[in-house]
Amino acid sequence: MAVTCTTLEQVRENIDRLDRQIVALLAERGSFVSQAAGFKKDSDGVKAPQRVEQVISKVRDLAQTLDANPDVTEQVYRAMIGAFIQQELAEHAALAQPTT
Ligand SMILES: C=C(O[C@@H]1C=C(C(=O)O)C=C[C@H]1O)C(=O)O
Repeated sequence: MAVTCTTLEQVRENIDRLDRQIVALLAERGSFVSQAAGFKKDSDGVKAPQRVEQVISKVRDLAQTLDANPDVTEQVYRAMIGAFIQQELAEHAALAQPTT
């Protein structure tokens, strides 16, 4: 249950506090996405659309359980995963290059 604020400043302090946690989690999530690139054969494997839909379905269910907005959660996740796919495609392409 979220803290109830009495000023806009308090609201923004709470948002700033959560943003620090979210960015730390993005860094950790991104490091696992980078590791995934090493297990993939080609760019279709990197994109893994079935896995994307599995993640979306899971986070929509989680949103219901945790009292978050499922549509907002899905939109945020689709944008985030899209960006991580771009990161992973670049890393996968770099792995395929000769190292000399
Ligand atoms: C990390 C993976 O690669 C990509 C990124 C995903 C994600 O950020 O959740 C999911 C599927 C893939 O599009 C994976 O295949 O698990």
